[in-house]
Amino acid sequence: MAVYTQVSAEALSAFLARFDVGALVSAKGIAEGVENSNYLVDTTDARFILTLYEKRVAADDLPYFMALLDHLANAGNPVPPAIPDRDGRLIHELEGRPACLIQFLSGVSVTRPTPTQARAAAEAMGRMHASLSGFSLDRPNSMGVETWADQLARCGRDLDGIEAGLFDRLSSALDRILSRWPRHLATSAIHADLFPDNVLMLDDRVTGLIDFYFACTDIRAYDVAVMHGAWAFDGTGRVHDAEVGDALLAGYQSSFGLSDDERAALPILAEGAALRFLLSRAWDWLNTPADAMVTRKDPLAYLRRLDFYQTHGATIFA
Ligand SMILES: Nc1ncnc2c1ncn2[C@@H]1O[C@H](COP(=O)(O)OP(=O)(O)O)[C@@H](O)[C@H]1O
Ligand SMILES: N[C@@H](CCOP(=O)(O)O)C(=O)O
Repeated sequence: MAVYTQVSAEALSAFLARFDVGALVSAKGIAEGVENSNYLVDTTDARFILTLYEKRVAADDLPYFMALLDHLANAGNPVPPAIPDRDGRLIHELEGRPACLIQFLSGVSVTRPTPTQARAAAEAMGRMHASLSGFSLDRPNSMGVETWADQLARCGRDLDGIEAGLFDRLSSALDRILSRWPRHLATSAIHADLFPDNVLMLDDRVTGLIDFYFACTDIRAYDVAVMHGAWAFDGTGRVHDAEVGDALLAGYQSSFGLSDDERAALPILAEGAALRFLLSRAWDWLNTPADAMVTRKDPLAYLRRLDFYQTHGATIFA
């Protein structure tokens, strides 16, 4: 579940009164998601998403995220911008939390993407990257390559409680990745977490790209690598779906494209992306009680991807 902060009907009505959005009809907590509290809000005028930002999203980063969404929406991408209040303000406070009222987008996220859906989603990422060439704000990647050594150290030998020998395996993987990291590649604003649950679709059409709260400036092709790891495997990371992976690369190629250098770097970028999600999941695994309201995501599903990319990366991205 992802409703950490309860919002009273009185507080929500008073909040909505700052906007030209009609009066409150209903509000329901949304179970999906892990980072923030989200509500589906219906008013007499329309439907909205109300997001209250919890501890993982720094309030200081919100202007960057909102500017990015605004830029992308203005360029015609299916992303949900924040709704301004009557004074033009996008970022508010509600129940003691930073909060935004966000445009509702229709569609559902797919759990087992088909090649056609993967292609459409990657095309949408390519169009998003094309739109971002003129976006000038910067946000360092708070989960980027420069942070992985610290993330590994803070998990430490507790990792061996998840799987015997895991700390040493990840230390070697990190050394390998750091020594090959393609720092020369083009950077841009990227989504950095475009998993299937962050893409809304109706049949084979992309209706929404959401959850930009890891967006940052980083190697642009790293976004493709993150997407590959998230889309082209089953949930356990045991089964690689080459058709989905190929469709994804073809989709991105058709709307934006990879240079020869970017394509050649995909194996190591994919290893890095696998390590990034492995580390964050491992930290959560070690620090979230098993009976917490939030479902812990399996870190080993990303160890399997890391192993796969080390062995087969050069072949599948050739
Ligand atoms: N703009 C939106 N339009 C429609 N549904 C949305 C929108 N934003 C979020 N949602 C719904 O809320 C869920 C959680 O949102 P998300 O941003 O992924 O949360 P979290 O940041 O907590 O992971 C999504 O899976 C989706 O169902
Ligand atoms: N995609 C990450 C976790 C981030 O969760 P999100 O709901 O904000 O996308 C993972 O699967 O480890």
